[in-house]
Amino acid sequence: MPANPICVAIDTPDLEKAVALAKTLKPHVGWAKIGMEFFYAHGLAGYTRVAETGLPIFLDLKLHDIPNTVASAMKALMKITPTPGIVNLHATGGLDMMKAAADAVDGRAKLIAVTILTSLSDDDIWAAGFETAKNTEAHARSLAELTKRAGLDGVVCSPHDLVGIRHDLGRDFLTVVPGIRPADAAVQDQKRVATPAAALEAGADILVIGRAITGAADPARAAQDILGTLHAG
Ligand SMILES: O=c1ccn([C@@H]2O[C@H](COP(=O)(O)O)[C@@H](O)[C@H]2O)c(=O)[nH]1
Repeated sequence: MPANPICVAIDTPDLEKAVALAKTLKPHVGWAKIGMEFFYAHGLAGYTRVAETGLPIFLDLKLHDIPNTVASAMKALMKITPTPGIVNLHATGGLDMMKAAADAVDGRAKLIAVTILTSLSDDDIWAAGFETAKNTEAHARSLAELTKRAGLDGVVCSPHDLVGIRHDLGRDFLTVVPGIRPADAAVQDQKRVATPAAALEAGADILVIGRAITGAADPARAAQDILGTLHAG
């Protein structure tokens, strides 16, 4: 696991921009995250271009389907070279789906589950049919517990959910945390967020940071500035 906890989310449909960002940011971040926006535009060829920069890759495709389909998709992802360091799915796909995926990955990458998206508030999840006796944090804790029971390595969760998840599942359970907003962040479009230092303090292993770095005039400087706030604490 890289010592630098920053995972830069390379969310762009522009192939050359993605490769340039990965090259520029390689000395300043621990991971690059490739998500749907880039992968649906450029597929495996695009993935390979970014991964060949040597940055460890979190391939964030958030699979969610029946166990057989997700397991087959994971088997296909495990044939990609270089192999992604982390792959994921949605915990709401259920215990059997997560177990089937874990069998398919078979330890070749860290497999983690998205609990409750950082863009969602309590009202949002209740409107979507989640049990109203439980808030986002309680649902995230239940889903994290299910994830561990299925044999996965960890979760994607909001910084708001970290303390409870750490309390329930211990220090060895991997927590990958988006919804990270430096104090002066220009973009404020997510609902359950924290600063990089606060998320790390609450127990995050990996901080997923997108536009606060990639949208900056000088992305390398932005990443360095964020790292500075972590070491200062
Ligand atoms: O709950 C989640 C799960 C994934 N994400 C992803 O993280 C990045 C965040 O980008 P920012 O620009 O820092 O908002 C993005 O790729 C999301 O798809 C998330 O934000 N929340």
